[in-house]
Amino acid sequence: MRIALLGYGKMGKIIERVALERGHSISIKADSKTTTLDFSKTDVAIDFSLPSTAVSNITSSINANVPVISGTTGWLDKYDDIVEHCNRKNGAFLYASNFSLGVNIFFEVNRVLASLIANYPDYKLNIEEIHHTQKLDAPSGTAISLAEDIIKNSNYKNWTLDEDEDDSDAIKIEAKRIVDVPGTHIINYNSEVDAIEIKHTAHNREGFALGAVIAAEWIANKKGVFNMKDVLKINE
Ligand SMILES: NC(=O)C1=CN([C@@H]2O[C@H](COP(=O)(O)OP(=O)(O)OC[C@H]3O[C@@H](n4cnc5c(N)ncnc54)[C@H](OP(=O)(O)O)[C@@H]3O)[C@@H](O)[C@H]2O)C=CC1
Ligand SMILES: O=C(O)C1=N[C@H](C(=O)O)C[C@H](O)C1
Repeated sequence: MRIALLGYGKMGKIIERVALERGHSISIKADSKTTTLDFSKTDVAIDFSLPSTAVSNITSSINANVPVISGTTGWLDKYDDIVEHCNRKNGAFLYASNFSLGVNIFFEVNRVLASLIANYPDYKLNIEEIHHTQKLDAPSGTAISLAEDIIKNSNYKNWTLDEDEDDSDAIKIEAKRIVDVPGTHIINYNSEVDAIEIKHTAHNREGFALGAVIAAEWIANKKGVFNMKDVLKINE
């Protein structure tokens, strides 16, 4: 498969190595200096760029009739527009806030835990995410996915980064930035008598990259809008 890398930074470079190891070739390595994208020799595009460039990269891929997956976070206010554009153009698009198998299993555990605890208001919830200091967005896309899944499975109504927020319907998310941390997410339910905590720690970026290449292989001949549950078939 000929893969366009839309974003050739920390993730783009690891995805390149994983893709070559799996027998693919790289047709485009786009970065901040790239002015035009020629998709004529591309089968599938993988966008890991910036919050400010993801929408344009995804749109260009769909317009060129190239299936595209995106792992870029921090642009989701435009997600519905992209879905509408993809469906109108009969394209193929997949977004995941986190492509690693481990986090997608963690998402399932989080949903079950949220629904189990929903009827016990003594437990107060806190989400913590820790990432490297170069990260542009906060909270992380993964923390937003975790919070949205909890909202669907509990009485919480929204989430906030404001630690002084007085709204008991809001899930508090704490975003910490520490040098070189690839990505850690902690869900903590605390009561007067005990605490229940689940945690996912990425030791490096390999899991994100492998998941992205597997998703690109999966979407290559499809039409529609998908997510990682479609690819991994966890819990089916
Ligand atoms: N979903 C997931 O599993 C994961 C998601 N991410 C997300 O992926 C994104 C990228 O992460 P990471 O690789 O660490 O970030 P980096 O900052 O290391 O890389 C971003 C890359 O995007 C390039 N870029 C800038 N403008 C454009 C453009 N117009 N078109 C294409 N590329 C462009 C930059 O170019 P230049 O090098 O010239 O500056 C750079 O190469 C982030 O949003 C991050 O949150 C990260 C890990 C996992
Ligand atoms: O920016 C990163 O590095 C990461 N971003 C994603 C996110 O925002 O959740 C996924 C992973 O945690 C690494």
